[in-house]
Amino acid sequence: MTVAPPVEAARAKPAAPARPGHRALLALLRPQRGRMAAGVVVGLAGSVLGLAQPLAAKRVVDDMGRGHPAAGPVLLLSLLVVAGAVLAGLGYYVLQCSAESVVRTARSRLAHRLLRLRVPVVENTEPGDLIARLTSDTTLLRQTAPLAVSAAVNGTLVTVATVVMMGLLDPVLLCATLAVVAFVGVLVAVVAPRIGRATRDTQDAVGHLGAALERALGAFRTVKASGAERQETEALERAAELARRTGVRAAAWESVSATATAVVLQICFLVVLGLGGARVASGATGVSTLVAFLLYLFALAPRIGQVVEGLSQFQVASAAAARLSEAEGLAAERVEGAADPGPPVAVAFREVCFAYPRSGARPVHRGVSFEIPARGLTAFVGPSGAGKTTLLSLIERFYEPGSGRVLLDGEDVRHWPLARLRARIGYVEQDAPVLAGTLRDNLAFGTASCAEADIARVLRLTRLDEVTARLPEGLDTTVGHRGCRLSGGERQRVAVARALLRRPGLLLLDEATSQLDAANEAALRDTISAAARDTTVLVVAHRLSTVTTADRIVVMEEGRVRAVGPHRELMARDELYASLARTQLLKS
Ligand SMILES: Nc1ncnc2c1ncn2[C@@H]1O[C@H](COP(=O)(O)OP(=O)(O)OP(=O)(O)O)[C@@H](O)[C@H]1O
Repeated sequence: MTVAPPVEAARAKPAAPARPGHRALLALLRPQRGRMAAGVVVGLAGSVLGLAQPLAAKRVVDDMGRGHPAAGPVLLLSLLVVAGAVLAGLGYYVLQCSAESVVRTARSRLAHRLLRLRVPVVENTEPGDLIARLTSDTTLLRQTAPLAVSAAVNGTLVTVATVVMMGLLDPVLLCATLAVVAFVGVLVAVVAPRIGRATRDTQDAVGHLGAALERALGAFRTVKASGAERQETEALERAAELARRTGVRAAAWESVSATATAVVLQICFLVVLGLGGARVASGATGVSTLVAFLLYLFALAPRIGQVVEGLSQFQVASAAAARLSEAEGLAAERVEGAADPGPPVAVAFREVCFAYPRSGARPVHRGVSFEIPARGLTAFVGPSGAGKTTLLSLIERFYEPGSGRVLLDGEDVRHWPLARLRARIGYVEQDAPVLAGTLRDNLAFGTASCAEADIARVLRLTRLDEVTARLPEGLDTTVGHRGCRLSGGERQRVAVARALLRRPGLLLLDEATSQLDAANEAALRDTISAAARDTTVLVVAHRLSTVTTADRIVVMEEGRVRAVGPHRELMARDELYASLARTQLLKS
């Protein structure tokens, strides 16, 4: 048997430290660098045509001043305007397309990661926040990344080119312009990081908002029955208010930078107009040169604005990229690889000690040991909190023991490839959730292909055939959140049917019959007993009535195995078991 790659340690914090925002953003953009470069180059070509426009305008003014016909220069100017606009639009479109691809890749990578996160990581994270990262952060990335890129490259290059052209026209007037550019540079250096921080806080607050909503919708009936709508609304409002406050902070810094840039450029325009007028009057420069210079200045103002806006957007996109990188760094499992169900599995625990992370190291298991042969029905009973469900989590390797070993077929579960391990197991969890989709989807969930006859067989075994016959579209009826509601007992039977359909070598049932009526419980008990003839079945049970016929019963107390044996034997020799049986009015 091959040794599985080690599962990364359970952490709520990322497994790898998240990259700084700008590095995370560049890493996301890198695969699209070719397309982005094409977009930038096309946009740049449009800008170059834009740069030629003042010169063409100068030519028009000069020709008209000299009384020459200006039709040719006017036509050239018109062509430059139209071609420049078309190329700028095309460049923007190409950049947007590449941004969509960047976001698509980021979303699929994150989705891939999120569904492979380790159970303890998800239990210590707000699902709503993870959802916000996949939806709102990636959307933010799409909205801001192309702007940031085009500003960084196109805006900067065109600004430099414009400045050069202005220097060629009139170096004195250029000095006034450069003072402005320098001031805007200082402004950006001060303000941009603040925009980044405020955006990060806003996105975190949006994550909290998602988490608060997820909490309320996850227990919607309880919220209503407890009259807690107001309390939960307040939690949502607090998160919304936090998002507003941090959003306003980001907006304030963005408007400081935009307003200051606009004002400074206006001042610059007035200075150039005054100084330029004086230079024209003194004969140091010509009117057409001043017109061309002013046209460049007009063109420069939005370029500088674009660079400033782009750098702000770069901060925003970096904040979103940092949150994506953080989520991608969360500890995940490697569950790739095809795996098939196999023969019945023997299970053994050897001196297993375990404490949940974040439970203050309070041990749940304190040296649990038992041996269960392949095939047969084994029940785990004991007081609430004794650690019965946790046994199943350790077998599925949702968690790993602090010490001791969990063995399947004599092999430590840590050495089983996860996909292979879980393919051998059918697991019915306590809450028996139904997924949104048809009943057929729910039954075949996680099973690559299953024949109609197999589905019919498990429906019969779990007595779901009667339920299916009542549903409007039979197996193809939508169940779950937006479809037909199934009762608790029906949900449990669907979960058992799903597990049986996998033909597992090991069937783990956690309180799988707790919500069934007496007739269905007895029927399912027979089904489980029949399954136990061909496979290993472990059942966690509260009601001893459901397990008295088990091949062996493991009695647990305070994280230890207290006794193991069949019902009659335990009645005679284990006080705790006998007292549990007495409280449940069982007869030996
Ligand atoms: N995900 C978790 N994180 C932290 N503590 C947990 C977690 N799940 C269970 N516990 C704690 O571990 C202890 C054992 O829980 P477990 O569910 O294994 O007991 P159990 O015997 O199955 O109880 P019950 O019969 O009530 O279902 C309990 O004190 C419980 O609070």
